[in-house]
Amino acid sequence: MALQLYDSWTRSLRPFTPISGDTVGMYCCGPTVYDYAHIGNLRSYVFEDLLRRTLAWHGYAVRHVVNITDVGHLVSDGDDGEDKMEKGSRRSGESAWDIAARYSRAFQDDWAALNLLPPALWCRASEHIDAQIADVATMAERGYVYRTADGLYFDTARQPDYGYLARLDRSGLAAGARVAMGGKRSATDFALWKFSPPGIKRQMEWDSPWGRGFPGWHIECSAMAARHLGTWFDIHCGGEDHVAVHHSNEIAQHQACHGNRLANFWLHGAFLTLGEDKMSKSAGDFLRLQTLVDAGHEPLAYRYLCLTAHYRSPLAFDWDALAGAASALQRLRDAVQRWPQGGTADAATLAAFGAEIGDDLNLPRALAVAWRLVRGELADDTKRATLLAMDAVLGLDLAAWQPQAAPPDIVALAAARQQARADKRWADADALRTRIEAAGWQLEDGADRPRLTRRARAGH
Ligand SMILES: Nc1ncnc2c1ncn2[C@@H]1O[C@H](COP(=O)(O)OP(=O)(O)OP(=O)(O)O)[C@@H](O)[C@H]1O
Ligand SMILES: [Zn+2]
Repeated sequence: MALQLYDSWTRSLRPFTPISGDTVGMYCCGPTVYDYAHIGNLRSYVFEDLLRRTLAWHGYAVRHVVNITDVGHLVSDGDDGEDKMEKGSRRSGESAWDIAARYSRAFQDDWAALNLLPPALWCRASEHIDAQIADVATMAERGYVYRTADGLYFDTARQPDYGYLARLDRSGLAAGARVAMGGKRSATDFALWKFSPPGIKRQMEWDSPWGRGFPGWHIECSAMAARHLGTWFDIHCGGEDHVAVHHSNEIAQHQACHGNRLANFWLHGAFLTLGEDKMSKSAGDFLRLQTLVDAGHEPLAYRYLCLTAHYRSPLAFDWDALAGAASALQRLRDAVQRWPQGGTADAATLAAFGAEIGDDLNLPRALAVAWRLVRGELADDTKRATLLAMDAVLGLDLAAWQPQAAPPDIVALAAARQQARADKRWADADALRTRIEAAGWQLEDGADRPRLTRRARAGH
């Protein structure tokens, strides 16, 4: 079973094999925990979970490391402006540490609700200050670092292939640079260590050989990834917005310290968009997973929606599409409930499914294989076993789903409607059905008694 993945470094599909043995090291850039994650951020983590499950399908053990950025991510990529954590603290009046704890928990709750497999390790920037200082010291010894009034900066002019990941045109950039330069020598130079501003007590700050302060955002990821996965590991992931700055800078740092590009494969997920634009916290207009839940949708319906687009294609969020995903998910669950246990998975269908996911995680086509199975002619117990085997990758938790029993007030409405029908009070019966449906339940008249099922809600 072949697996090929699109590597942003070569900008091509490459056959995947682990660097050594059957274990894959995988590092994913995690959230900056100054606010709730939005469903755009979560799309990236769903993609990474699908990658992880696909690797497992191919028989690999995956060491999945995800960081939590709790210090050093500034509001601007130009290395000026406030730390997002300190800004969040000012906004809410809580300490930066309390904010980090609260939003980390909220993020991990979203993670579990989307049935994302728990990583082998969550690592926090604030708990790896020594590793970051050690890497900056190595870069300084090798002449990659200069000092300005507000911090230490990486000298990108020292690296002829700086920005290769983004195919950066450095000459064009220098001519057209409009970013705030501060004391920087070049627009592409970036902070490795920032000094605490004079006279202002930061909540998160540490001593370093260069003065009290805090690490830049990019150094946390290259330092923690190398520490937990080794200085040359298999796959590094993130959203596509990280290509130009964050990942280019991780690579620059790591190359200065260890002479390679950190990971053999670099994979990037495309955006979830809202209207024309990337869904973005910074832009203020964003939906949380809880927003979807408040509108009557399950988190797994959002997961299903993510499966319908290839991870390298943008996905435009749409409430009708989410409702469609919810009802498709429900049809799969109902099928699993209906079909008898005890069958054996169909090898040909699994091979077809495996070929699609092995082709750079083509989940839309893999889902089509699942639907051909559902509508096809195989025995029902075979279908059940096959679909559940595929769910190891789809992650829809189909085996665990149980129909929800209707609460007593809905059962009472259904009984009253039965009585109205028996009495031929048709208008009353219709009104009772409307009330049942408005409460989120669907009523089907069965042979003996009506069946109540939870409705996937349409629209917002
Ligand atoms: N609209 C989006 N669609 C898909 N992935 C996204 C989107 N926005 C951000 N990401 C990804 O989410 C992950 C977490 O990003 P991070 O927490 O740094 O976001 P942020 O910079 O705080 O938020 P924002 O970019 O919305 O202001 C990263 O991998 C990032 O690339
Ligand atoms: Zn990162």
